[in-house]
Amino acid sequence: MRPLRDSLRPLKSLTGTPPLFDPSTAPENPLELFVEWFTHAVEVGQVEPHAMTLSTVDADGVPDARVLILKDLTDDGWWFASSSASAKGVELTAHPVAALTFYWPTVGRSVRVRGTVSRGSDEQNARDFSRRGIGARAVALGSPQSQPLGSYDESEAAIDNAARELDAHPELVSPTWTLWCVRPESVEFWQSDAERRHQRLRYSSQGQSWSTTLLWP
Ligand SMILES: Cc1cc2nc3c(=O)[nH]c(=O)nc-3n(C[C@H](O)[C@H](O)[C@H](O)COP(=O)(O)O)c2cc1C
Repeated sequence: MRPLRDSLRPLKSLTGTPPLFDPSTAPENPLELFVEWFTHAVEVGQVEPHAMTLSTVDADGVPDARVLILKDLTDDGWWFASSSASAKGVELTAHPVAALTFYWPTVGRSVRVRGTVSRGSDEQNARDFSRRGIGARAVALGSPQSQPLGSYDESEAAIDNAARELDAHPELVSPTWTLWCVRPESVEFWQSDAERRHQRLRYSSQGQSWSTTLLWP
């Protein structure tokens, strides 16, 4: 295989325009700062600012990661949804801890969240499932996510079948559809700088309050 090095070298990184960030005036609660940064990313047109990497650990302690969509941010933490029977679902059931990583290139900002994970109630999960479009519900109902798939004929048939079931019984809810919430233990805000003097501000949970630390870039 030809090394990728020559194609990689001319590529630029951190080409966005970072806004001013003064950690000394940052709010006491990292959730508030997340909302500020997220809202700003949306305003400047960051594509898919709600896409985030969810990192988990498997039964052998080996990390696993994939991209998911952020579904909500509440006082409890960052919410996402998926199948409890998926690889991530199995990993989270065994080790209810996770990390989330956001990167917003337009503004040269990244946020990292680490914490413990809890599941939504049956009622919350069912409500979230019911709010999905019929296509997304049929896929969730008809597909054992993360299991080996023999062929696309197999998946088409299973999803079509699930769509017919939903047509006949619109109240059907996938028994594996699950909301999870990452309750933060630490949240780090990273802001790029053209001279590579990047800024890092880490919040650490102290129970009811937060302590903050600047970190070397
Ligand atoms: C932008 C983007 C958004 C995604 N959003 C979700 C999501 O909200 N829920 C989900 O289960 N999978 C989502 N996926 C698919 C996951 O990345 C992953 O392939 C899937 O959840 C299976 O992961 P697992 O085998 O580690 O459980 C998304 C993928 C991308 C690229």
